[in-house]
Amino acid sequence: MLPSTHMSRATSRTAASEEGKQMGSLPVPSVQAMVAATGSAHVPPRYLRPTDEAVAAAGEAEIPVIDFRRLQLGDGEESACLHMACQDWGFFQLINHSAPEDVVEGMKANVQGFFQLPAETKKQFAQEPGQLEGYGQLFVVSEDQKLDWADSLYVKTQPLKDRNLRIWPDQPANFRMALDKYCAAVKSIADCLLAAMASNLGLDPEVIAEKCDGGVQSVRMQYYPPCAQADKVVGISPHSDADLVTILLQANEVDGLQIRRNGSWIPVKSLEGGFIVNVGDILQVLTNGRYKSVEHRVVVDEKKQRLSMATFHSPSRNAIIGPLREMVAHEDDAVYGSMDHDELMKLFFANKLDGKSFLDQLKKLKTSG
Ligand SMILES: O=C(O)CCC(=O)C(=O)O
Ligand SMILES: [Fe+2]
Repeated sequence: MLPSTHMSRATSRTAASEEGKQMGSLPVPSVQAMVAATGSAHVPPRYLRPTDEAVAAAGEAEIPVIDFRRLQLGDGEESACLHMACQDWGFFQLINHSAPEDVVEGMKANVQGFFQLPAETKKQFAQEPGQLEGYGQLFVVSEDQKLDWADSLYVKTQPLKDRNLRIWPDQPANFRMALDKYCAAVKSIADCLLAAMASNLGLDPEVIAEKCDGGVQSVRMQYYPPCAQADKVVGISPHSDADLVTILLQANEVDGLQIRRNGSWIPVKSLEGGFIVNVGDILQVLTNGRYKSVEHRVVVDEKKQRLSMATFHSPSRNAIIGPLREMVAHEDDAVYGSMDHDELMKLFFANKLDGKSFLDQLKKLKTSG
């Protein structure tokens, strides 16, 4: 930890709780239930967004594709592609990964099955006031904020002691088993990717691995209902993820993810059997900006529902998050301050999703801390 960039716990706590912001998300109606009741032709004003930004034509630019098997065989060319993907794109698709097909397909079926349950059944797993986990929407911090056209189920999966079985659905019947197997398979992929990234950065793999001993893994399953005015709503607001690496599974065949690149939005065409992987804010901070978390959003379809499942991988709750000593030539080069992971997450969840503004706050904390 670099003394000049270290922000005291007291300072960070003040920052997280300033303006009286609380953990937890305000309760909002289920978009799925709203569409079931009234259709999607009329969009309530709280969901209407200006969405007139440039979108690249399909196929105009594609995120890199990384072959996991080749990486594991120590293929130098594949490692170089991974390094380029993390520095230049912040996103890539992962093919030939090690998650067994039956585990992935089982997870997809259970995500679909969960959101098909009657509204009353899903409510048994609803977020409680002040809590983030459960069925609802995240990042709703004010009554007048615009809302996303989606419902979520957010669940912590690692460390084991953080599992809250009250909101781990036991319906459909195989849900818990499927989630347990899927998360283990995806965690081992995330660990391998982080080791390959560390090696590409000239770091001892232990430098990142030791921050992840007892690391946090959580999943957000998203249901995006169709919308007759699809161009007037946003499925998930532009944001970057506050983790090390996210592994995204598109849980049905409908695309919708877009990433911001060179001033326009690039649609991601998900590859059958692959995962979409992205660098998160914490990896950007640890690498002092060498690897980039990239802003992304989801647009919805006029006729088809979309389902996805993002799995977030982060250091342990008490790890110090700040630029790694090895990534900073001179103390003054550190772009971000340091704070403990728990405080960082409180800060993240106390705000609405707003592009990369969260990382900007970490920069500001450096100058004021
Ligand atoms: O649904 C998607 O494709 C992306 C979801 C996402 O970005 C997230 O959950 O953080
Ligand atoms: Fe995301």
